[in-house]
Amino acid sequence: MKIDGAAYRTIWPAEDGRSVSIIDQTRLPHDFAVVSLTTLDEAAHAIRAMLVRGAPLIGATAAYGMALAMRADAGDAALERAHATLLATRPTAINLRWALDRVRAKLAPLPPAARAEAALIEADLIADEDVAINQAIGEHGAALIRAAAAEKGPDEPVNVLTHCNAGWLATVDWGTALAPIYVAFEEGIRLHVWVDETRPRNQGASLTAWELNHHGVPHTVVADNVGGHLMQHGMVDLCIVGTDRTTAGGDVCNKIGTYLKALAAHDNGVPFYVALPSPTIDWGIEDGVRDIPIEQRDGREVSEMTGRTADGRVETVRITPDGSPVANYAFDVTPARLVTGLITERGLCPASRAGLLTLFPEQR
Ligand SMILES: CSC[C@H]1O[C@H](OP(=O)(O)O)[C@H](O)[C@@H]1O
Repeated sequence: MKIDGAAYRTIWPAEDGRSVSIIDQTRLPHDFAVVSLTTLDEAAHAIRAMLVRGAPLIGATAAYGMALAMRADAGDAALERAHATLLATRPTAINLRWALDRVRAKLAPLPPAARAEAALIEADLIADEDVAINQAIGEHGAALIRAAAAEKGPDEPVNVLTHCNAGWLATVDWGTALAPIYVAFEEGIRLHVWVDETRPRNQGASLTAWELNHHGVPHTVVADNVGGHLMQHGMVDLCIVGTDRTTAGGDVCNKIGTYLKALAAHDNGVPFYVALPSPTIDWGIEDGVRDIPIEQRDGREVSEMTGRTADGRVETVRITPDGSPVANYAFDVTPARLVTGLITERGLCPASRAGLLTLFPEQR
């Protein structure tokens, strides 16, 4: 996507393959900083500390992390250690394991001397495929916004609610849930986005709002608990969210709070769509509530807030009493029955195994 006229991806390798550059998303929206990763451990830290985040971008970063690891030591033990180190960074997004398994499968049969270059080639492929997948999701999802626009008056925008950040910052480029919004916006369709702030990491307030601001897309940041009220008052035409892991049965794991938004949408007859790149499908499980590991992160993400002071300093403050314990569940699972449809790179389908298999028959 463009930032002040300059085209960016969220991650890109140096010409010599010795480093990989990322946008440090922990510093947005107040500072735009590019960080260079040169080692396996730096790549692992970037994922664990959420300098990069979002299921597809986590996968791409892990793939490049394997390439950096192989430059240092390409032996069999080092290959396994790199896979294990990166896999341990975050448990929920399936793209992490998908990317690591794919790169390891490519490298294992090769002589160590060939592994660094092969890993870099595979990581580049994963990144380029992600961009193409997301562009296709954008095209397929834009049809939903076009259809909603046809029901509106000439001056009435289509109101889309989204949760967390499933924009280009969550992927290599284009995004998943925001891709249909970008495509529809570029076509000239009048639209407006309700942006859930998405406590506690505020990916909506800090990242989605930043993206939409830079792209000129009309939007309003709201507290997470506002969405149900908006839906009750006919102020949301459809919801589009991302996912970190969707089961073969159509259960959708996404940022904490998504399930509550889906319940409100269901109760108010608001269509609830999930943008789903195929690497985010976990074909090995059906029951998401039972089987998807839900990350629990440091409680300080809940008990503290970081922001910019009036005189421009970025400060962190505590918002809970010192003695209060804190729980920080990072994801929840929306059962397939609450999902209107899945927007994949191959088109839309119902949130079910049968629906997914119509688009991905090779998985039968
Ligand atoms: C397109 S994946 C976006 C997905 O990832 C986010 O989680 P996190 O920021 O913790 O990596 C969130 O669940 C988004 O919907």
